[in-house]
Amino acid sequence: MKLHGTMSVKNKNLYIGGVKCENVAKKYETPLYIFDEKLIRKNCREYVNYFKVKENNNKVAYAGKAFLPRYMCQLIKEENLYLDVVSGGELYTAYKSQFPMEKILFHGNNKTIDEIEMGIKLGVGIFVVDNFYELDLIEEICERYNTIQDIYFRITPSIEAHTHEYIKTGQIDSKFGFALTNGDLYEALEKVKEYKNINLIGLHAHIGSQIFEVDPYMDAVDIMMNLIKKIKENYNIEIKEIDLGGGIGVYYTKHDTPKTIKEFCESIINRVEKTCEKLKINKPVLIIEPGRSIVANAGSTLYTIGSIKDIKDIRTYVSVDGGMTDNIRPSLYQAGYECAVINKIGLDKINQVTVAGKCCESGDILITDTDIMEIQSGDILITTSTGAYGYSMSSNYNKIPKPAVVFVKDGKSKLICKRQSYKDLISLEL
Ligand SMILES: Cc1ncc(COP(=O)(O)O)c(C=O)c1O
Ligand SMILES: N[C@@H](CCCC[NH3+])C(=O)O
Repeated sequence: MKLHGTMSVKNKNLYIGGVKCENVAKKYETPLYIFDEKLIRKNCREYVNYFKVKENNNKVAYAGKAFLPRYMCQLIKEENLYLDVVSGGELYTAYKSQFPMEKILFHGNNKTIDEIEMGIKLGVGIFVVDNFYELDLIEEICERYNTIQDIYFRITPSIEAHTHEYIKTGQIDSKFGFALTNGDLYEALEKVKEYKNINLIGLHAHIGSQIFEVDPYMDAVDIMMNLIKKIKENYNIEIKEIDLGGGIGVYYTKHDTPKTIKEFCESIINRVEKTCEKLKINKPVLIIEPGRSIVANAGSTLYTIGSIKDIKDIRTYVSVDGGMTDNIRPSLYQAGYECAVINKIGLDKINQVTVAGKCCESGDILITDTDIMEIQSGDILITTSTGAYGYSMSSNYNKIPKPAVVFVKDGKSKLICKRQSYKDLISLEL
């Protein structure tokens, strides 16, 4: 198991943020999400530094869908990032965390009338407009509130990135954005020229998630830069900002070979500079929206091992007290994870097991066929790199309460989300 961030091992015991995992598990019980605050802040700072936020006024917007308790909003604010929200719920969370509304980018392919109204009333910085329906609604609602809204257009750049089918978004057959190939974007540009309450300042493209290559981003840069030139020439609209979305891949298992944040940022910035020179256009402000690459490796999940079922010559199932309710990614995307027993780190991996969840689904498998040290019921198992799209995609299937979330730093732990109780589970029922 790869050690991320501040993880360290003393006498076979795993520590994160200077805190012994065994003690955290005892104090808060399992299943439990545990986050390395230093690593999250380090990732934020690397983005701010290598994406030239200070020198070039570029912007890094954390994609809240990856993990967005109020504590994260505050952290993101402290680290001077913008925030990408994708629903009224995420916007509300940011608002209740005193996150500056002008630093919000509001995404979504089907924002409801209520969500659009909420965003306009709260004064969000940018609406990333996805379609004609939304464009018309924003104009109408802004007129009612006598205000002007800055927007980007989300475009579908027809780029196929190599990632799981479910998390590709840049290809032409996509529910997101205005297509370039069928003229939709040009029709939207005609509309926006007529509209009095909309100020188009940027273009956005997001090609997918968990992407390791930089080439599709280079293609996206080229497409966007050429569009800036074309839009200026044909519509006399100055596109000042270009948002390249998120999607930067991370390490989950030894099969993953991600680029560093530095490599990614530098490739994008260099390409933009070269393309601008070639096309003789002004350098736009650049935005990126990393989610996974800020929080994935900083989060882990602690589980208690219960039943161990050995089917001779076939498989050993090791069941834990969580599963697809706290980590849907293996069932949804066949995502891989690493694991270990937190007080036996470094011991020889003598068994091959399959780690199963406790849900009433055969597909509730967290890790298939992983090598592991000697285990027994009652051991605490850690799965690493569960920080992105773990808690945020968690559910109450089988009426299983959501785990608590703890942040650790400098030898201290802090509870940031309480564990759900059985009472919470029925609290909305009449
Ligand atoms: C528009 C947009 N921006 C940013 C992200 C964040 O992506 P990731 O978590 O892969 O960095 C996503 C999710 O894929 C997205 O849809
Ligand atoms: N939720 C997905 C990624 C989709 C990101 C949002 N566009 C994952 O866990 O990998």
